[in-house]
Order: sequence, then C-alpha cells, then structure tokens
Amino acid sequence: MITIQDIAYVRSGTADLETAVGFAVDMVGLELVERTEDRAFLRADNRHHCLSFVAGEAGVLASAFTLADEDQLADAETELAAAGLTVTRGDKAAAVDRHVREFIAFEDPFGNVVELVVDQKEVPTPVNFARAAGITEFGHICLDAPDVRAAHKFWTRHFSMKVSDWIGDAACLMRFDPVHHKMAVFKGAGPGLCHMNFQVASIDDVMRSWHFLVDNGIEIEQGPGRHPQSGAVFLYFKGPEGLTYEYSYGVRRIEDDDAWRVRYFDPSEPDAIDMWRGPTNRCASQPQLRGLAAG
Ligand SMILES: CC(C)C(=O)/C=C/C(C(=O)O)=C(/O)C(=O)O
Ligand SMILES: [Fe+2]
Repeated sequence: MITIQDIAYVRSGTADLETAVGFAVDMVGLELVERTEDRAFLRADNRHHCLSFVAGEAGVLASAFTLADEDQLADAETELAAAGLTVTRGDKAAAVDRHVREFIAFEDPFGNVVELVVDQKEVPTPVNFARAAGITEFGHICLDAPDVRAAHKFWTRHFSMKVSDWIGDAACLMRFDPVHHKMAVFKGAGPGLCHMNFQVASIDDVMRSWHFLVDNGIEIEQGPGRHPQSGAVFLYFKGPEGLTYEYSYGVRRIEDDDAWRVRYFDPSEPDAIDMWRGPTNRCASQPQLRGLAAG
C-alpha cells in the first residue's frame, strides 16, 4: 500500500506559453514564481509550484502526489512494477526541473501519467497572488478515466485512498486525509485532467471571481453552485487549451473514517451535482458527463 501524503502539482504542456501563463496569473490569480524560455512555474500556497507549463504540445503531462521519503518511493516503485505497470525513475535533471529531490513516473491503467515525488520544495514566504481571488491552497486533482469503477479499484488497491462518495458510475471522489476529496476520477473518453481545484477563503470569493471572470469573457463551465458531496460552493471555468480550473469554498472534512458511510448519488436526480440547480456548460465541453447535468 502506497501512502500518499498530499497532491503536489499538475504539469501541463502548452503550445502557447505566453497565453497559458497570462491566464493563470491574470485570471486565476496564481503567483508566477519562475519563468524561463520554455517553462513557467506557478504557485497557490507554500508548494514551490502547483502548476507548471512546458512549451510544446498542449495537454496534461503529469499529475503528481507527494510521498513521505525515499524508502516509501522505493516501495511504491516495487509495488507498481509488481502490479505490471512500467515505472520510470526520474533522473537528476528531471527532478531539478520539478523542484523535487526524487520521483518516479508511471501510467495508471487508463494512460494518465502520474508522478510520485519526494521532497517537493517548500517556499515559506507568503504567496504574492496576482489578484485577490482569495485562494488558500491547491485543493484537488481530478483525472479522467473511461471506467471509473476500475479506476477506483486501482487507486484504492495500491494507494492509501478511500472513496468518500460516488456519483453513479460517472465520478468517484476519494480522500487520503480528512479533506472529503483531494483526488477524483470522472468518466472520460480517455485519460486526461478533468480539472484542477483551488480552495478559496469564502463564498464571497467564489461570487466575486464569477463576476470577474464573466466580465473578462471567460467561459464558465458550471456554477456558482453547491456540490452535495463535499458541500463546497464551486465555480468551474475554462482556461486556454481546454484546461479547466475550479474555485471552491467549504469542502467537508471527514474526521472520523469509521463513522463515514460512503454515499451514492444518482446523477439523474436534479440536485446530484448542484444543490442550487444552476445551468451547466460542462456537457458541451465534456459530452461524457451528459446525463450528470441537472441543467
Ligand atoms: C461535477 C461533478 C460531477 C461533481 O459533482 C463533483 C463534486 C465535487 C465536490 O463535491 O466538491 C468536486 O469538486 C469535484 O469532484 O470536482
Ligand atoms: Fe472539483
């Protein structure tokens, strides 16, 4: 069993580094911590970065999680290889590029590239947010997979993840600490990053950002609304090259694992996704979620 400590970063390719960075800074509000000719690193909290862009082909390159130390990394390597996965150890230069001491990479059974890292660099200074979006931290990662049940089996068999809630066969929300979910899998045609989430400090921040993004002509995919699963007030919006960002406030914490009963939400019920029953554009951008939408 591989014990996950936390989410680490999303690494994304971009065919237009300037536009990708501009959006992440000016619209999302992240701090640009480092920029080279073909790289950019952005942060939302004390992690050196939670999002990096690499110039090249557009699309997610990897989603990463932190492990406690090298022994656990070596054990993870052994366990995943024994499960039949091809595991690659990152070389020194690649580790430096990720601002971690060591890492391994593998593809999950659906083709999502996942990196497990040790000693992600911590930056103790306060984040110099580019705008006052109220971001408190990098909140969660959501991956796509064509078979969410099989993805759940993979992630809970090999990793210290527990399912918190199901949304039919279309989504599985998982936790590895008291936060309701820091990892989710959504039904998708293939591998991909469904979205990356940033927690914000208040409902006011979600609503202010909604107005700000609309005023700036940004495509709102869904929200503002409230998810019945985590209880969070959410807003999904689309960045360049199809990268979906989410702000949310008020995610539930599950302090007592033994007392928690996994819930199953029927996606055909009107409140299953959004207790406020707001409209959604998510079906347009993610046809595989059609049927999940109440609006
Ligand atoms: C839009 C999906 C299907 C949904 O309802 C997701 C739930 C939550 C939550 O409960 O907070 C998420 O944030 C998520 O998985 O993205
Ligand atoms: Fe989310």
